[in-house]
Amino acid sequence: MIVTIDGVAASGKSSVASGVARALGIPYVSSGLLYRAATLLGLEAGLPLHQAAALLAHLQGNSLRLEPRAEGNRVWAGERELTLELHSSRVDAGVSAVAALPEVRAWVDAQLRALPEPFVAEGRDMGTTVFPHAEAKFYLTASPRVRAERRAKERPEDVPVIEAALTERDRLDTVQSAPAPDAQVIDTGPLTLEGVIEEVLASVRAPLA
Ligand SMILES: Nc1ncnc2c1ncn2[C@@H]1O[C@H](COP(=O)(O)OP(=O)(O)O)[C@@H](O)[C@H]1O
Ligand SMILES: Nc1ccn([C@@H]2O[C@H](COP(=O)(O)OP(=O)(O)O)[C@@H](O)[C@H]2O)c(=O)n1
Repeated sequence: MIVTIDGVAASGKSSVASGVARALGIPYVSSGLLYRAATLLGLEAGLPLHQAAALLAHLQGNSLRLEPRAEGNRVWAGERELTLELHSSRVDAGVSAVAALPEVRAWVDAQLRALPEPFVAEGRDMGTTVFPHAEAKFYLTASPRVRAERRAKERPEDVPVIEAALTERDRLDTVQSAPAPDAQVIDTGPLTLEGVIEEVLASVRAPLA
């Protein structure tokens, strides 16, 4: 079984995916971490982020891989763990350029499709491009201000700066961020995190009841 949770930046995808996965007793897969890790390694190596061939060779040379777990995903470059370095504002600012490269997208997609089922996959195009045959699909939204207020609790910048950066990233990510036609859209703005998780679980379990 595959459940997909897509949505705009900071809409709650990974927190919701983690809660749903824990309730179902299966791992979740945070696809954005692979794009973030590709960006971090590219920045560290001083590579231009729009040069796909050099970036891909660098990723493969560094044995970049995602370790999906219900308690939280980890990302490794060989023996080095990158997980705690992936949510900086520097990575936030560069990641959409990397994610726009078709060669990088194909590399990420191949890594994700090689993972053993079952899992909950979250990102932008999990229900459309990567796992179009998923059993249940969701798409999370919330206003830019609500999302910026949530993210401000995890970043040093102020709400208006974060809101501007989120809105810009949404714009750059538009191509891969369309909701699947068969996805259930949830506005997380008026809901608690637990409320969103319950709504997803109720839908996932309905056909099983
Ligand atoms: N109703 C809600 N739904 C989802 N996330 C929420 C909600 N309320 C607060 N949050 C918080 O919003 C923050 C951003 O969520 P996150 O899962 O990182 O989003 P994304 O993976 O979409 O970037 C987290 O700190 C999360 O706990
Ligand atoms: N399936 C995905 C997941 C992420 N991404 C890219 O990776 C970036 C980081 O994704 P993320 O899910 O970690 O970001 P947040 O929404 O958590 O801020 C996004 O801004 C997209 O550019 C993508 O293109 N496709």
